[in-house]
Amino acid sequence: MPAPNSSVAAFVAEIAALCKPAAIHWCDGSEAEYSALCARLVSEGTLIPLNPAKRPNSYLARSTPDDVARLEHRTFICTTDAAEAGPTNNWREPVAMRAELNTLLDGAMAGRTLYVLPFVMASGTPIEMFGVQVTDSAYVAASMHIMTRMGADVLARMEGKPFVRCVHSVGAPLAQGETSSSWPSNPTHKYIAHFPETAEIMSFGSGYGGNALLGKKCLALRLASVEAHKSGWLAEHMLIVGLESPEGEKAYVAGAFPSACGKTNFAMVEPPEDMKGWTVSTVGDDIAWLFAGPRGELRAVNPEAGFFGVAPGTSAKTNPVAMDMVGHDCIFTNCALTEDGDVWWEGMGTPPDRLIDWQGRPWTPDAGRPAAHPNARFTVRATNCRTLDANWNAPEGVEISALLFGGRLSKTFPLVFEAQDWAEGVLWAATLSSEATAAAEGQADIRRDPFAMLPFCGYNIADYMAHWLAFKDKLTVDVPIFRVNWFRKDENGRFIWPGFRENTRVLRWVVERARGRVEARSGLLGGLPRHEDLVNGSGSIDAARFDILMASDPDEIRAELEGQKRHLAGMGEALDGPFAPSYRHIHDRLDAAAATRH
Ligand SMILES: Nc1nc2c(ncn2[C@@H]2O[C@H](COP(=O)(O)OP(=O)(O)OP(=O)(O)O)[C@@H](O)[C@H]2O)c(=O)[nH]1
Ligand SMILES: O=C([O-])CC(=O)C(=O)O
Ligand SMILES: [Mn+2]
Repeated sequence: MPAPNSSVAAFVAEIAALCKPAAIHWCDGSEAEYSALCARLVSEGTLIPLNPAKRPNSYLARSTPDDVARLEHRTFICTTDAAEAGPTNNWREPVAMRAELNTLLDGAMAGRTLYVLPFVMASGTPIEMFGVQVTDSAYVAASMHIMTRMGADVLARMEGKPFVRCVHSVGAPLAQGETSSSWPSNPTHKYIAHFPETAEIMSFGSGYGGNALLGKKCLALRLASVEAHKSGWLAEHMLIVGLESPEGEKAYVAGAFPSACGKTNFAMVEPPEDMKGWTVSTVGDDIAWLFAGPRGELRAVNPEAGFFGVAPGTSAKTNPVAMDMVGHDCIFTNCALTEDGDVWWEGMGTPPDRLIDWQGRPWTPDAGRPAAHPNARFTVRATNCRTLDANWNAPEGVEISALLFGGRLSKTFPLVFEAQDWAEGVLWAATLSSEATAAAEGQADIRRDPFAMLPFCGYNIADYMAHWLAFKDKLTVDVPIFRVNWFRKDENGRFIWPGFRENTRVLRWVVERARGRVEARSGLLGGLPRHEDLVNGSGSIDAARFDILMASDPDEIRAELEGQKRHLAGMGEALDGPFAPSYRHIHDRLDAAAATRH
């Protein structure tokens, strides 16, 4: 516990006076504390212990059906000036929003324990950020144990330093003698509110990870992006992965794909059989903080300490590293439960004859509904991952050789192409689009998701894009930018590219390009791999199918460019100027190709 006059103690006292919890627990971050939290959650029915012979020290949680994903329409950026939040965020005036939330928070923790979680993101790095989350959810406290570096040591280290005030309540006060439901949340009021001017986050009504683990999307992306804009770095929705050659040469790549588009899978991809001697290592699977290093090189750190990953689709075949990682010491949420006390989800393999589905109902393979929620998740410590990189914790971060941006697109976009230069790369990132995912509620079928940051950029997206364009000036070491797309489909609606471990070939090509060791042939969109360079004798995809995978239809591209321009216009006219030269280049390539064909 801090000295009673410290700003942390004052913050906790203020929130406790407002929320009126029955007890206050200062989290020390110990193993014993984690076990006690889990035991309490088992006794309250929130966690179901899994069969220890199958999955030691692991649990299943089931949320209510209305609390399964991030709530973008209830996520707010609260700034004095609405223009600061920009066209992509829901804006609220901070004084009015705080008043509204304070009314809801008054007595909101009655009958519950208020947990105090001192935590740090990107611990020990030059850009570390401290936070203190108070929460009335033991599930959130246990999850923060896994996902962040937190506890007594962090509290001691943050004394006298600025920290983000993070208030979270599930909004389900208990009357005298009333016991908690297994997934407390508020059915009518939900808010995820950010106050960048005062470094505060207030989250009410939801227990779901993306809404409730405030170190993650709320601090490490929304508030950190504001801080990064001010201080000359970048807070990004990116994985970080390392690739080491058989000769022991190593390079790291960071990549932004929208939610549920493959970051976790790519971050721990296992090289295919014929790539013997190549090693992939994992630094991060969701968030990267990027900054310029002393040599003008691009560096990255993963601010988190755990993985909160999508379970469905994960199998021994598609992601053996993740399957191994979630084999013990794991909290699962909204997966199905087997008769022998293990978890199951769609895509794991043949379903058992009988299951209990994610809502606790009996399920059989002919039920006509998924057994696990499509956004069912696992929560594990990074140290569970057998491919964890030796430098994952390094305070100086790792040097990034290339950047990737990729969405889930069934047409138009090839497996991979390299942007001509930084500005063109930023353009392809700014206009990134993807087909629907399950990680957010209520989104359109296809949406533009600039930098995979649409739901996470805490300030005006036009300023964010300008910040990206200008960031190049901090780098003297060139960092090429690539677009990737694992999800292109053929005329029968099947994925053309096998994906998963095969994606290692794309990673290798990207790294070789960054080193200037392999040629790219010029395509309409940018530099493309030659078939022989990508498959490298493996026969993973034949030349004819590869051509289909890599082809660009000029009419589709022209339509795409029109769509991009409409999207950019909707984000503020400041964008007309900076991208104009890149658009001229792309149109020139299209015109030249049309001229040679006629
Ligand atoms: N076809 C295909 N599917 C993939 C590939 N990589 C990942 N997926 C599927 O895409 C879904 C999401 O993958 P994740 O790796 O969890 O996505 P993510 O970007 O980490 O998601 P968030 O945690 O929501 O940010 C899963 O169902 C995967 O099975 C791939 O290369 N090909
Ligand atoms: O925040 C979440 O719900 C999980 C996540 O990683 C994302 O949606 O990108
Ligand atoms: Mn994510």
